[in-house]
Order: sequence, then C-alpha cells, then structure tokens
Amino acid sequence: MDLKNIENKWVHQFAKPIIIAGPCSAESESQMLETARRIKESGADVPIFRAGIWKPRTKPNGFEGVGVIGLNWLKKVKEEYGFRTATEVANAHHVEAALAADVDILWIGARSTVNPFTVQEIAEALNGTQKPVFVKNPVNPDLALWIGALERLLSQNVQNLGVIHRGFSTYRKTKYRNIPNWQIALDFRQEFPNIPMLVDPSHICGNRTGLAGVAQEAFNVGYEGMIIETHCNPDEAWSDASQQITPEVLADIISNLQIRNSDISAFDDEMDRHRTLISDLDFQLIELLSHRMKISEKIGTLKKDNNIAIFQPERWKIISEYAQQKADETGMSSEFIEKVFKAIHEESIEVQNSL
Ligand SMILES: O=C(O)C(=O)C[C@]1(C(=O)O)C=C[C@@H](O)C=C1
Repeated sequence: MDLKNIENKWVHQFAKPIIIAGPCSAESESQMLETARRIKESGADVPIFRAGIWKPRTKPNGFEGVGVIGLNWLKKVKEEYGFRTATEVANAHHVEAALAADVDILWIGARSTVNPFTVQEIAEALNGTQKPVFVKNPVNPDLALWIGALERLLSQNVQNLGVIHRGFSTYRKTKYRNIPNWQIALDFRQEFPNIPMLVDPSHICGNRTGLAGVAQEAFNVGYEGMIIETHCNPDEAWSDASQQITPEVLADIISNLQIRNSDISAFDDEMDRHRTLISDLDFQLIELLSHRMKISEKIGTLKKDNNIAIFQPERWKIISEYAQQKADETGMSSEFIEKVFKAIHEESIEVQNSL
C-alpha cells in the first residue's frame, strides 16, 4: 500500500463538500455549545465540528489552549448536536488524550508538519487508528515535507488520510496571512488524487473578508471540502479573532458556494478543441524560450570573453518595465508577467553562469 493507491473509503460517508467548522480554540463549555447550536440552527450542512484544544502560539504567554478539559466539551457537542468532532494534535500525549476522548478526526498542524521528529512521534502514537487523520501543509512551501508526513502515517498503518491546504508563510507583506501558492497544492492533488484535500480559508486569509473568495477558488479546482473557523462571538475570541466568523455568516458563505463537477465528458468536443490550441501554443512558447536562451548563451560568451558581469541591472530594469507595460496593454495580471520574466531572467543568468 502506498499513498498513490490508498483507498480512503472514509471520505464516502460525507457528502461533498465536506465542511468542518467550529472555533479556533475551545474556550468554555458554553462557547462550544452555543457555537454548535447556532451552526445547527443556521441550516448549514456541516457534519464535523472543530475546536483547538492545544494551541501552538508564535510567542510565549499567549493563550495556549484549555487542554484536556476541552475534550469533554467536544464530547458534549457530539452528544447534544450529533456532530463528528475534530481537533489538532501536536504530540503523543495529545494523541492519547484525543483517542481516549473519542475525537473522530485528528489533524496535524502546519508547525508540526515541518518537523519530522514530531510527525514520527504523532504517527507512532496513532499506530493503526481507523480515524481519519489530516495533515496540514508545512508552513514553508516544501511539498516533500508534506508528503513525508503522510508517508510516516501510512507506515504506522494509518490509512484514512486527508490533507489541508492552509497556505504558506511569507516574509513579504501580502493581502493573505499565508499565501496560497495554489500550484503546490495542485501538484499534490495531481500526484495523489485519492487523498482528499480541504482548504483552510481562515488561515490563508487571516481576515473575514477574503474567506468566501478563497473557498470558491478552492472548489473551482476541485477540493473536497473546507475547514473554517466559526465562533459564536468572533470579536471576543481568545485566539485568531480577526479571521473567525459567526455560524450565520458561515451558512451564508456555504449557500453561495458553487461546487463544480469534475467530470467534463458532457462537453468533450469543445474542450478538446481548446486543449489542442493550448498544446500548440505551449509548444511555440517552449520553442521561443529555447531560442531566447540560445541568444542569452551568445551574450554570455561575449561577457565572459570581455570580463563583464553577467547581471546587468540597467538592462534587466528596461526588460521588466517593458514587460509590465505589455501586461497592462494586453490586460494580463502584472504579478503573473513579473513571475514569468523573473523565472526567465533567472534561467538566463544560470545559462550564462554555466559557460
Ligand atoms: O542583456 C543582457 O546582458 C543579457 O545577458 C540578457 C539578460 C536577459 O536574459 O534578459 C540576462 C542577464 C542580464 O541581467 C540582463 C538581461
């Protein structure tokens, strides 16, 4: 059994999209029960209730979670409202406590996924469990680390697996708390189509306004579900207040989501025609790039023979400004053109360096 042909039958017990909602942190029994009641009353189709029991915080002296007492509140939520329950585990003690309290679904957080020792410890504590276990992407954009965590679980005979895309840390200031880097998640999906992927718009956005948009983007590319922080009184939440929403707002977001069908057979012909055109253009792009690199190689030889630095900031400035101007004229995103030209320039420098 390997990750590619894993069966993951657990996923079929839930209708798509699978929604996991609940507060960032369990704070009190009344906060948990009120949030659960209002999610139920909102009419939203949410089968799984989440709450953080142990919270990894960036700085010390913050609220680090209520600890095991919160597991009793999760149990009450299950008994009174019929939700399945889910929480994060970050070490073997958490796993033991969560399994003893019969939490239904566990997840490994982004800060744990980066550390193979931690993942190994959690995986061993989970040995043989039938409960679904989700692995959030590591904080840094490292696909191998993400896959490695799943392999560690599988090697402990944990076969009901899923992943959560919660975005990646960045030093740059952006509109996201954690940039989505969709391509990494899509690379993952491509390689492991049997492992369900949920989006975590709360951690990608870090605010309330972007949640619906990010969730929709994820469903547009075929994600199986989402995990979203929902609190009965978000402004007063003890952690991550700015990204939590009320159960009523959640219901509104869910009702506006459009879930796309992954089957394209209904309009095969038209798709085929467009895809042929795209393949043709891709081929031309590669030929053009190859031509450009050959010219760069000639320039590189001239520079080498005349002892001139490879990186020419003035010339690069002209090229990138021209590209930006063209992006504007053609209505393309300037971020996209910037990324493409940076990649081309970087490769051109590599080519000249290798001479
Ligand atoms: O114009 C040059 O000097 C080049 O070598 C070409 C090129 C490019 O690929 O566009 C590569 C490196 C320089 O920093 C600037 C531009």
